[in-house]
Amino acid sequence: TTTTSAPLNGADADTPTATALSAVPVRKRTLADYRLGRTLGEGSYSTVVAAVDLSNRRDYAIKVLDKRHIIREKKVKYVNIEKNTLYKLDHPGVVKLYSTFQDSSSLYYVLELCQNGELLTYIKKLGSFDESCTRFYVAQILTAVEYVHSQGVIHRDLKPENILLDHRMYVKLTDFGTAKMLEPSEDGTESDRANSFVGTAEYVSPELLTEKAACKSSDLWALGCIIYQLLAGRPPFKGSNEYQTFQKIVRLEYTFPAGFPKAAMDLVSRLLVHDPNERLGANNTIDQLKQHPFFDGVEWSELWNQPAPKLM
Ligand SMILES: O=C(O)[C@@H]1CCC(=O)N(CCc2ccc(Cl)cc2)[C@H]1c1ccccc1Cl
Repeated sequence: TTTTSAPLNGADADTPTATALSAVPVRKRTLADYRLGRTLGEGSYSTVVAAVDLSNRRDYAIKVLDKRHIIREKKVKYVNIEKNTLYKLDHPGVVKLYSTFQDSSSLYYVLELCQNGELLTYIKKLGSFDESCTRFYVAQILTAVEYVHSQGVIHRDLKPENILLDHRMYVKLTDFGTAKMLEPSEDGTESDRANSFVGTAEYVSPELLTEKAACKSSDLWALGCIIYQLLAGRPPFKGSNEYQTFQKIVRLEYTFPAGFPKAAMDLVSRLLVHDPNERLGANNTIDQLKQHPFFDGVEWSELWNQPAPKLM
């Protein structure tokens, strides 16, 4: 017979002992745990307020959703998508979700505070970015999108309003309420589609308008629009109304302003391509996108350690 020396305290080798399990229990937060400050932003379904956690005196952004409004607008499933997606993502370029709680009227998401607000504010303030600032911000957005895609998530509504800036002026992607978690089976080439939701008119990809379905490459189309907007000061497709904008998109009706840098022009024209599979970086080849001459000089490994360039 074989004898095994059973450990004395009954726990076998890989069961943690009692001490390892006695971490301090994390109490569910409530609104009483915070001192609420100024309103940071108002969305169609949410309000974001600055807040200080009274127990650790740290700053947060609390996103508040009104339950009645969510139910009336049939957005309940987006509530869970935002929570599950944000909890799953962990990257310096993605806003962190610390906790969620609720009361009778509202849902609360305790998020990382991005002190410097939206990228859009800076585009409006400066008119446009110079090439080196554009290169830094596009590189940070691209590595954040690359990470999000690596987790099987499509953002689906990338735009300068959803790209926040933290105290170091680093990029933080936010607003994952309309993100799509691809089922593991779906995570193949761009032929795998997530359906129904349509993003913001100026950044919506053609496949979303024609086939009602987004793929990872849809986020690359939006990136192309963002690169264009940073350098030109306006998005490439802008009609006098949503329908006009959609027409320009499906007809690929856009031109570059005089003085638009050559390498950026080449990159944008390789992203604003009808066929999602033909976009530079499609089908999990973002590495090829990173090698485009526009990014010459970017130290990808130092991108999240070096100081952000002075916006001017
Ligand atoms: O998953 C969670 O953290 C809880 C689980 C229990 C729970 O009831 N909720 C809220 C569910 C919900 C979603 C939408 C509306 Cl309109 C009302 C309640 C979840 C919730 C609470 C706060 C914020 C978001 C969510 Cl999904």
